[in-house]
Amino acid sequence: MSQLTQSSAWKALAQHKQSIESQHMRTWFEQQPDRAERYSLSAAGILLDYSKNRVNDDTLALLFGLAEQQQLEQAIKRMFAGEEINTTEQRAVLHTALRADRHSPQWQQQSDCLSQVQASLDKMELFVDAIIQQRWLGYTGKAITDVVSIGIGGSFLGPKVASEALKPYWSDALTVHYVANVDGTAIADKLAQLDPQTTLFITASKSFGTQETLANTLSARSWFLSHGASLPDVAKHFVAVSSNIEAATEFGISPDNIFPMWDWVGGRYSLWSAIGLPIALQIGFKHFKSILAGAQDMDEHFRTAPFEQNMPVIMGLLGIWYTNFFDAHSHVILTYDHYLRALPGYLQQLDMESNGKNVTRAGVSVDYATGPVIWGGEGTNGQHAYHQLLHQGTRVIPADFILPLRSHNPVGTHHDMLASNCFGQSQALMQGKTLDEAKLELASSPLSEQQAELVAHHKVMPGNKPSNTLLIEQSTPYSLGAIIALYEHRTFVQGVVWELNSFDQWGVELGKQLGNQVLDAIAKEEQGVHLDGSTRSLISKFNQAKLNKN
Ligand SMILES: O=P(O)(O)OC[C@H]1O[C@H](O)[C@H](O)[C@@H](O)[C@@H]1O
Repeated sequence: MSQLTQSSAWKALAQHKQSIESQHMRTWFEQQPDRAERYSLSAAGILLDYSKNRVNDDTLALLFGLAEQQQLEQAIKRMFAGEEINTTEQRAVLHTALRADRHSPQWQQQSDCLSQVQASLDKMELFVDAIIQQRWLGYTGKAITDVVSIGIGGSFLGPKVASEALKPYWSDALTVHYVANVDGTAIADKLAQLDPQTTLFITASKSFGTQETLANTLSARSWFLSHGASLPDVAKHFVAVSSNIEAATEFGISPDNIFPMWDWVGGRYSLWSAIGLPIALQIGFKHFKSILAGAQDMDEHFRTAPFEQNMPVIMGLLGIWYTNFFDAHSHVILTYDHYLRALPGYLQQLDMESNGKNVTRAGVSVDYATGPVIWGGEGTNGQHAYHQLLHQGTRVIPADFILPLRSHNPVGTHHDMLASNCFGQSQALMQGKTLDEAKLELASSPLSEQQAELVAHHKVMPGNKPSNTLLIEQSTPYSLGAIIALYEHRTFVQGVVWELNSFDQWGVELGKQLGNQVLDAIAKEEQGVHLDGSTRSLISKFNQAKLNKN
């Protein structure tokens, strides 16, 4: 048994769970008229209402006790101080430095790092302005109208989600496109829409060794060169963002065209760095800085607020409560904002790559559940699909509802309808429907008494399903920065409690290694004798199909 599950804080929570298990949130709301105010707080422009959770003051006190026992406060300090908390890779974790106020005394110790960040931001700003103001021209003297960002994972999801979320802020001068998948269809489809004279490619890769990104960049360059451009023109159309300057230069990117990144920024925490260049091109540098400002305010909140008023801490601990004491296997993010529709996919990488781990920092196997499956989608669409399972399925699935109070597109009463659906869903999850209520509802129906009795049982909803509601003023660069930083820190909190290293991702490696062996077997048209029977047979079918085509 691990120390964690044997600890007094853990055992106290397990015992407390037994004592509140039979209690219904419905009753709590009836008994506590101020429950919503009591369990709400604001930070960095976000209001969090966490009153529809299966917690009372005792639960929260016990959860804060767990956080204290796991030395969360010290862990937060260590992260902000730039200690090498990514122990398996011996790296600091300083994505917060990318959005820091470098004049703040808090950051004096990191002045070196902040100077590098500032230099990179300056380089980005000059570049973005030159492109948008049409001073940086393509090889035939035409202005750049399209930017293709080639990257995958953390070098893709953040910029893609932010660009999509901030459509109201797009500059008219440019369209930014994204290509991630190695599936040739992705790059072919994209290139078919573009003119090489007016297209700029950004290769975004921290390592500059990622198969998909390098393959797509090579294909883009071949297309560029086969459509009228010559080698010296490449410098006007290909730039890169990487921490591996050597590999990027060797690949053929001119050193002047390389924007730096650092090993103390994890890929999934990197949209604040030059990896965010496509965002800055799409919305302009001023708005890009607002994203950083929103994140900076959330950082300050996380660093300084007491646990009882600390949004990422509370959200992180609520997640622990359900994962470890209610056996919740997943967590759903429901964005009631069309602009934020891709956010769940981004948070999926952030959380699942960070806390999808089964050993502690000390390398000891855990005997408790860690990161849940993160999924979700756009409201109201999901209500007509998977919400059925949220309401009547057998699993506890904690939900986060995210809603902007104001729409960028105030069409008729659409926003009222959107908001009422959002609030109505969390209300339904919380209160459910009793058998008596279902029967009463059916009393005036034309159904026979027997049929009404049967249907009533199907209409019962247990309720007591937990959710948070996050309200933002509007989907702005600032609020997006704050939301993403909130979830980064929520993930951190959980990683600390579970004693994980949330900043490595060794699990991704095996698939890459084996994929390369298979690629070798395909290239040599072999079956790969050293591989297992299933993989050999699949390769053989694939190679056969290639031969048949030839
Ligand atoms: O930026 P890159 O080095 O190309 O890495 C891109 C992505 O690939 C990896 O497989 C990791 O799982 C991700 O965390 C990373 O963001």
